[in-house]
Amino acid sequence: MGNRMATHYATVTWDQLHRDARTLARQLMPLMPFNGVVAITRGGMIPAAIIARELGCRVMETISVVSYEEEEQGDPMIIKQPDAAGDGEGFLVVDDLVDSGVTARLVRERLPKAVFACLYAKPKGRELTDYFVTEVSQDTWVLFPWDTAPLFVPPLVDGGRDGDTAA
Ligand SMILES: O=P(O)(O)OC[C@H]1O[C@H](OP(=O)(O)OP(=O)(O)O)[C@H](O)[C@@H]1O
Ligand SMILES: Nc1nc2[nH]cnc2c(=O)[nH]1
Ligand SMILES: [Mg+2]
Repeated sequence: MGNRMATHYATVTWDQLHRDARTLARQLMPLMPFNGVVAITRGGMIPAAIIARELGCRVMETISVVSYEEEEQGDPMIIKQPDAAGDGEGFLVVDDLVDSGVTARLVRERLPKAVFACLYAKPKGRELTDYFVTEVSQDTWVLFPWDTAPLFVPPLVDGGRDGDTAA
């Protein structure tokens, strides 16, 4: 998203993530078989593992792209190449979400023949993914289960606020 424009937070639980990954796997079934799954680290790794399990796919590769520090976006850089995936032919690339599309664009340049799928898509990046499950607004920051922990929240009457609203 670039520059701290998130005005909402959407918290995704482990259960929801698992359901969404299975929904995505179901969408991908007609494209079977895949030679392998490429996870975009780190956020794509857990969705990719769930999808690979559903599709019976045991070959997994990774591509590591670095572009965000906290919620700030810089220039994207591939710091680990997906050597086993060649030009992507027969491979499925999985990420947790597309936001600006910067990561997806770079990965697609590197793996032009791969199918690209992610769980969530924001409008700016939506065109860069072949498959996704749920669209979220551009001003929403998705909080994944590995980024969060259950915490006490004061009741609204005592000045508490729901967890989906930015301070
Ligand atoms: O469409 P974009 O604007 O490029 O944003 C989407 C990317 O940002 C996040 O990864 P991040 O770079 O934060 O690294 P991580 O997966 O290691 O957490 C997310 O997992 C996507 O890969
Ligand atoms: N966790 C998380 N990482 C991101 N990277 C780019 N957009 C997002 C987002 O909404 N949530
Ligand atoms: Mg990522």
